[in-house]
Amino acid sequence: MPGVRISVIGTGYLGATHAAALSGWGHDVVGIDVDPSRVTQLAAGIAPFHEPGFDELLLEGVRAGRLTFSTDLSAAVDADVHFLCVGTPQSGTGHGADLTALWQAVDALAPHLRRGALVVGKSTVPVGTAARVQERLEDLVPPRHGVEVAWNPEFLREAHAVEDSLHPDRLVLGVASDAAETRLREVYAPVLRDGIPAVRTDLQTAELAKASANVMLASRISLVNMLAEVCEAADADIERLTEILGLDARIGPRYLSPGIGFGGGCLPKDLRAFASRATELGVDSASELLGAVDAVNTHQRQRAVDLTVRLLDGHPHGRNVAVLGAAFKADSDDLRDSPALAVAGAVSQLGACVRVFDPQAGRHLRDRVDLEVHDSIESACAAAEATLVLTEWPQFAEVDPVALGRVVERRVIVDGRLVLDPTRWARAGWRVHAFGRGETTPSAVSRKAG
Ligand SMILES: NC(=O)c1ccc[n+]([C@@H]2O[C@H](COP(=O)([O-])OP(=O)(O)OC[C@H]3O[C@@H](n4cnc5c(N)ncnc54)[C@H](O)[C@@H]3O)[C@@H](O)[C@H]2O)c1
Ligand SMILES: O=c1ccn([C@@H]2O[C@H](COP(=O)(O)OP(=O)(O)O[C@H]3O[C@H](CO)[C@@H](O)[C@H](O)[C@H]3O)[C@@H](O)[C@H]2O)c(=O)[nH]1
Repeated sequence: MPGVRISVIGTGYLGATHAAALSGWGHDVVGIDVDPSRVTQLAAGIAPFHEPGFDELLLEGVRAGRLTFSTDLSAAVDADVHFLCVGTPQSGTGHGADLTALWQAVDALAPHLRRGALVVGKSTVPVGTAARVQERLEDLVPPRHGVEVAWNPEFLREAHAVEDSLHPDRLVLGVASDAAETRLREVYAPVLRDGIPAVRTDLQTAELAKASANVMLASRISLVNMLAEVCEAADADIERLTEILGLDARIGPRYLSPGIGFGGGCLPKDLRAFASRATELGVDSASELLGAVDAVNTHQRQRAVDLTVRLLDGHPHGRNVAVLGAAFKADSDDLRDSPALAVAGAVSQLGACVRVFDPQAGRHLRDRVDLEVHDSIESACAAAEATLVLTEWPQFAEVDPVALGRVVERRVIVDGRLVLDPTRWARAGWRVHAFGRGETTPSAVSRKAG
């Protein structure tokens, strides 16, 4: 079967990955973005961000001539399916989503839509947006063109974007007609052949399916962080507790890691946008519940800052603090709403000299005047009086605590992501403060061993 001609509008983390996956399935894809440097990079087959497996997939599509990029929407004129993948950040004035980029993309696309084109929303939007996009296109495009809107939200996780795009858990086909469903099934034929469930629904349920998943994920993390705090207060063991909880088939073991909380370009803003939209719809319970989820999440960042200050005997000013990890999660260079970066910035605000190392995100921090960016763990930790592990990069777990102990001024470490083995570090003379585990000291470990 010949591939479908597709345009992908917005080539950020979502759009670029989606475009590359579509071309890998044999479709002819043009990626459109308003950012010329991004387009130049992608067209040259160079990944603009760190995402495992993306470089190869991009290069393969570009070399095969199935994947092109442009800043000019007229390049989308031959496409039968258009995916809207532009950003929908939190509005600067409130908690709702800022849909400016979406409306700009819709308005710019309208003159290039051919007869029977399908416009498919993939961005995360407040419920009701798809219907507004359909209305807007009916105003801009002659009715005889029969342009239709569908919503097909994306559930990929950064750091697993390629894997999640190629092998999703499920597809959500929010459509208003059989023709739109058939077209989407054609686009996703390779995935559907693998037996991935595809749920057909209306536009508004499709929009909500995405926002609701993120709301549930965010709530789960705040719940587990609340439990971690109770564990610390009660001298209980959060890791055994989550292991036990995870064995309940209704709860499951995944997505139960405590720490300094969730961040990134999705969960925090989607949680707030959902609550804001629910309030508009007259559902007040959403903002009550999700406001608490948000507050518990922010509280984790503050807890990390307070703990650091306490470990510096209440005097952070002029003290050296090493921060390991800046990205919002491991295997990503994304700094959007990163808990690690927020903690680093707040500790620096208190007058500490904060030295950051991140394996991928460090290069995006060079213009931060409040942070010293280092190229290695050892250099960031030189003469540190407190070391904070704030992103769950696996290499942090591999660090030799004996060797690092020779570099720092004081062997005091905060494990904000539960990646370190506290006994190993305490044996090497470190005081380890882990979220949910409390403090492990060298003397406690030697008492236990004795
Ligand atoms: N990042 C993820 O993991 C992920 C996963 C699922 C869903 N989403 C959702 O996907 C959407 C995009 O997220 P992202 O992380 O890729 O954002 P991003 O900021 O990385 O990318 C957005 C891109 O859109 C471009 N853009 C803005 N206005 C445009 C216009 N008028 N025409 C063409 N391009 C335009 C920007 O230049 C940018 O490259 C959001 O709604 C997000 O919530 C993101
Ligand atoms: O048990 C956990 C799991 C995650 N996190 C944190 O939560 C944040 C988000 O992590 P994750 O969900 O893995 O990454 P995202 O790439 O933000 O993916 C979320 O947001 C995307 C954009 O909407 C969705 O597509 C995904 O399904 C959804 O998981 C990160 O700061 C993680 O460190 C925890 O603290 N504990």
